[in-house]
Amino acid sequence: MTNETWVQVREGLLKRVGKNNFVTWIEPLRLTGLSEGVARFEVPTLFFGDWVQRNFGDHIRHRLTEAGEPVERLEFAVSNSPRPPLQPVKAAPVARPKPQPDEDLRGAPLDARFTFDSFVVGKPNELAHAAARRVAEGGPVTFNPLFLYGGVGLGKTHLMHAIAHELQKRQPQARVLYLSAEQFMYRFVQALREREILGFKELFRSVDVLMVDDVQFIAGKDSTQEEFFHTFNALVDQNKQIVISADRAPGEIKDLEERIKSRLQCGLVVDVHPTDYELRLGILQQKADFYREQYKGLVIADGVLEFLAHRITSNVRVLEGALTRLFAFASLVGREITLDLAQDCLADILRASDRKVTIEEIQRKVAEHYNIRLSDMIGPKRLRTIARPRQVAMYLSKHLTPRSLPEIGRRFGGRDHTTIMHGVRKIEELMATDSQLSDDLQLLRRLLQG
Ligand SMILES: Nc1ncnc2c1ncn2[C@@H]1O[C@H](COP(=O)(O)OP(=O)(O)OP(=O)(O)O)[C@@H](O)[C@H]1O
Repeated sequence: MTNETWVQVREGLLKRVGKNNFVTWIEPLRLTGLSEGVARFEVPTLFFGDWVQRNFGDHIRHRLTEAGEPVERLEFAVSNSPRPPLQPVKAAPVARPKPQPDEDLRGAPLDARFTFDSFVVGKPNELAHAAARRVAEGGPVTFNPLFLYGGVGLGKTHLMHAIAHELQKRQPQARVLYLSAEQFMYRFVQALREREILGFKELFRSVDVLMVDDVQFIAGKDSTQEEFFHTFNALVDQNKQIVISADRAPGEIKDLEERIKSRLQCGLVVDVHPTDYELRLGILQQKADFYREQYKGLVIADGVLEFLAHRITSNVRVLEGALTRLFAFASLVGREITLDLAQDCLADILRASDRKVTIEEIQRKVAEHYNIRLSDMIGPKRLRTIARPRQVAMYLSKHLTPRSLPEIGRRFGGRDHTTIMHGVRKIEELMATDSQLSDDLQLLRRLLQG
């Protein structure tokens, strides 16, 4: 059989078993021989081979046979083993071997760079960082769950990976499972399909620390939410630590069941705030030190990092991307990184960061958020449920756009500038006492400014 045929077979398997299964179970297989109806593979562990045999053996045989290689049996041998290289794994008629802790606990891979050491702490993220550190110490569970939320690219995933790395270091025996909410759903659906739901429940209830990233993903997905709820309760009852992240506060996640929202609020809910100038500069300095090591001899002129920290305010991912591109470009052309070079090389990123929010966008987002019609934003209704969101939109238009009060008035159905001023003041007043309103405003600002 040629390599090409195996590549084709693998493609077929990818469609058949899905991406997650493929990456976890099929990709690591190394076909080492095929003769007399026996296909031989190298696998990382015995358990791995057994698992593939049980769960995907039929598919693999079927695909190979379809590709013109009639196969009756699969044999698996452990790679790098001291035994002869192709010692087969006996097709075990006995009960499934007890999985090794980290074999069945395959969550999402952890990024080795996301550690506490590489996380720059500043005012906007200090609470999140302190809470993450506390969880990573692995002491008695003091708050459950730890719920981290914040806008895109502000370091939530970084902190979760850092917790997992630290726990693995301090307590190698602890069963730590990190995965995205999407993967949770995927594994749940797969377990349903393969009638492995008991195994699924057992696995998720047997961990010491469960970390689920981007939990907003399960909103509106009823049976996944249900299962998540039970898993959550079972772990809390056993006093096992849970860490959750989302792009907004639990109460703000639409289509998430009320009982889950309230459960998520039971522990410590921490907001990872948008970065400020000092934090951005700190992050840039740290990354620049790293790049200086990589690109020896490359000089970066004074003021460049400050310029970037000042101009690129959207999120850390964009900031990092800008610096990476700058160093790569400067090393390619062999020039010092000056302000001019930065402006040329990053023109598109700088332009995007300058993006201005429009009044129309504000009206649309606010109407969506409060579930009112867009037309009511500019209409005459005075009902509180409509007038208040309208004032919120006026307030945001005043603060996020350079428009004058009369201009804003015109966009709000031709209202007088004094009405706009009144609306803006009203919101300013209420914000001091109404924490729900100030949370709403924070969320809306974040959504609008990206
Ligand atoms: N305080 C920080 N110090 C160092 N690096 C940071 C910090 N905050 C974010 N980063 C970096 O920014 C990038 C984006 O962070 P991360 O993936 O954790 O964001 P996120 O909040 O999970 O966003 P998303 O919701 O899009 O997944 C990562 O490369 C991360 O290392």
